[in-house]
Amino acid sequence: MASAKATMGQEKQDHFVLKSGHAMPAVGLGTWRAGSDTAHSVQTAITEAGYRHVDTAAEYGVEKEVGKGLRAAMEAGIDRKDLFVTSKLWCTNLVPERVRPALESTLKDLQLDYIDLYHIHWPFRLKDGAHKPPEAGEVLEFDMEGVWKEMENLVKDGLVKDIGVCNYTVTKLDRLLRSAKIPPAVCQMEMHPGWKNDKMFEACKKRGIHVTAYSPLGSSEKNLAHDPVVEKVANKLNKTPGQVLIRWALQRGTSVIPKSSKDERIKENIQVFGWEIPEEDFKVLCSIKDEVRDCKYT
Ligand SMILES: NC(=O)C1=CN([C@@H]2O[C@H](COP(=O)(O)OP(=O)(O)OC[C@H]3O[C@@H](n4cnc5c(N)ncnc54)[C@H](OP(=O)(O)O)[C@@H]3O)[C@@H](O)[C@H]2O)C=CC1
Ligand SMILES: O=C[C@H](O)[C@@H](O)[C@@H](O)[C@H](O)C(=O)O
Repeated sequence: MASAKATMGQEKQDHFVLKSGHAMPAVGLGTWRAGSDTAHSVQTAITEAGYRHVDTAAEYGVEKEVGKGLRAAMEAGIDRKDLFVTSKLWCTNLVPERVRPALESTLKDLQLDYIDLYHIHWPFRLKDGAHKPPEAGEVLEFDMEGVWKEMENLVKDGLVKDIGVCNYTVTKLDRLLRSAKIPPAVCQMEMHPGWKNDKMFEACKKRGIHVTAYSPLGSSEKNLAHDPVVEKVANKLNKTPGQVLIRWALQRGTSVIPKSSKDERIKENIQVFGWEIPEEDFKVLCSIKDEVRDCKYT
């Protein structure tokens, strides 16, 4: 990781340099289910805690709020070129003719004229108005190659700096790589000690694709901040469980996008630089058993 200059008096934030040469700040603010205070959270994260990376998506329904937070941060003196903003193309728009209009709608809501990283959110196309989870006949044929070509055109036209995928499998990634002229710069996937995603992580490393860990705290449903193993390591290091989980992701070599709607936690979650989890404790965290899941979308 390249270390960037200190940000607004905050401790140094590390960066990952993507294949394109663009630098991605190692820790980003997640915004899924961020709620009505999203604009405040984004502004606070950037102007008070030193975040320079925000992760969002059209599907989250908060892009207008994220845009207000970004606007406020830039009006407070943060330069757009120092920000890294990620969004995602939703499943109902996974047809070539909908890619650009979907991105243009995202840019309008974010009040930006480009974003730094645009992901395919999930590798399956949904019918408009599909149920969650989708019912029979609502998962449609996905022209991955045609959609990706349109994503590449967004890069060529300067509307997006890098393109990536989320929730891909090795099989789907290799299908994409067979036709891509611009390979995915980033693969974003669920990653925490209870779901290490080792197979996909190794595959991305072998293919030179950076990995961003989402749900690094186990999300709200499986919050690992209360896991006794995590708590024990946190106590030993005099850090919070949240900081240990985020630092664990960084030490694995991924960027990480913890979400919080609480100002104190937003600040806490980025205080993960300038210290290490010792190897023996890192291994203890890695020994936490992966959940057993039947992965439907492979
Ligand atoms: N590409 C994809 O398909 C997906 C992408 N993502 C992205 O990843 C981001 C993060 O993942 P997400 O699933 O939101 O969950 P996280 O793993 O980031 O956990 C968020 C939950 O943990 C709580 N929390 C936050 N900080 C702390 C802390 N320091 N100690 C204890 N609890 C804490 C939050 O509560 P509170 O807000 O009250 O602090 C919230 O309930 C998302 O917001 C989204 O941007 C997530 C899922 C899928
Ligand atoms: O990005 C976070 C998640 O992927 C989320 O976007 C999806 O789970 C979506 O809300 C759904 O309900 O299918």
